[in-house]
Amino acid sequence: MIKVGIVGGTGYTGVELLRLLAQHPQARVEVITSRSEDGVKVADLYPNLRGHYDGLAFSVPDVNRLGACDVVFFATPHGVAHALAGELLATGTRIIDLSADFRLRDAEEWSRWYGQPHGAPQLLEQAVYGLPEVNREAIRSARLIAVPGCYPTATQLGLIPLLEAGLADPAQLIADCKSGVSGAGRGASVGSLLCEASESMKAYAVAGHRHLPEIRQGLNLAAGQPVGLTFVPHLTPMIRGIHATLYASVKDRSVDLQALFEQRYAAEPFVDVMPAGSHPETRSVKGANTCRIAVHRPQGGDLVVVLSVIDNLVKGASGQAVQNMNIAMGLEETLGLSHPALMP
Ligand SMILES: NC(=O)C1=CN([C@@H]2O[C@H](COP(=O)(O)OP(=O)(O)OC[C@H]3O[C@@H](n4cnc5c(N)ncnc54)[C@H](OP(=O)(O)O)[C@@H]3O)[C@@H](O)[C@H]2O)C=CC1
Ligand SMILES: CC(=O)N[C@@H](CCC(=O)OP(=O)(O)O)C(=O)O
Repeated sequence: MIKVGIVGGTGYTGVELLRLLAQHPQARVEVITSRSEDGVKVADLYPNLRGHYDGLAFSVPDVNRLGACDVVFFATPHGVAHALAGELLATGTRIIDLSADFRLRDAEEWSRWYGQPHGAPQLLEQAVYGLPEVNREAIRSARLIAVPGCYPTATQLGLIPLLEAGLADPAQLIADCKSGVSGAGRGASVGSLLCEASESMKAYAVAGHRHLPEIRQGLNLAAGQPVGLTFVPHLTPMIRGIHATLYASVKDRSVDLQALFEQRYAAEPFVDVMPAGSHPETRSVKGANTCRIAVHRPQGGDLVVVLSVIDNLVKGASGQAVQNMNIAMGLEETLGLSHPALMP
């Protein structure tokens, strides 16, 4: 049985880890931290977990207790993993970080986008970007895994097949993405209030969102050259879900794009290439670790439109984190993750 610790257990991704790990046959949560709910039983704060974590209570982060775990997930704001990762790695614990602390290869670029100095640049060399569909082999032996962000997961999975095949013009890529409100986390903020976020939709961070460098880093690798990307996130009145509408110019009209996507993801347990002409809905992936993708070439022209949907809290965060744990611990990759989506 794998001993698991979770730092940041009261947030949306922390509790989603608890929901997923409750069904995992090879993992047991031993430590779950919260500074604000110290001593409170998990099932008292989250009654949906009653019967699964009896006896487990939140406690303040303690490196000795966390260091006794085989795997520690960080479901915390940026900067927290920077502060604790070095000490934990030294105890032999594997770290799976859901925050952005180790996603960017370049510490200076991280500082520019996150507005604070990088707290652990010396660890970047050993950090592995945890997108299994691209990095599976490196994840197998990784001790520090940076789980991709929600927008970056949906966008990279949608565009990578075109870029790897050298078909899309790398200079002109557009990612028009919509997120549910849970993407902003559980902390109180005016933008997340029911009166503000329901029955309304808006774009934000058009001038530059911190996921832009992360998506660009992944697409540059797929294309083998620097890409030009416009990324516009939107907040939409739903709780969970990312819908990415992706645009790329593909001049070669002889290529069967449906076959290209199907072949690229044929062996991937969590990417579903839908039949030609499909329009995937976010509710079809709600609660599931699945990315559903459809590829279109409207009117047979040069502009290709890829639709990519995920649940931001599952394939966009906690599910992908468990997928990484399975790979890194030598388990079956789908263990504890094969449940279907929760249609409303
Ligand atoms: N929500 C989403 O869809 C996604 C989120 N992420 C990333 O995952 C991480 C967690 O996100 P989310 O669950 O939404 O965040 P929340 O704001 O919902 O929760 C944050 C958690 O971290 C704890 N925490 C806050 N500050 C500290 C600290 N200094 N030291 C230790 N614990 C702390 C909080 O508990 P307490 O204050 O009680 O200690 C809380 O449990 C973030 O980095 C986020 O960007 C990534 C992909 C998608
Ligand atoms: C709707 C919403 O606010 N989404 C968040 C992104 C999700 C997230 O948690 O960011 P990381 O992946 O970098 O950890 C945002 O735009 O800041």
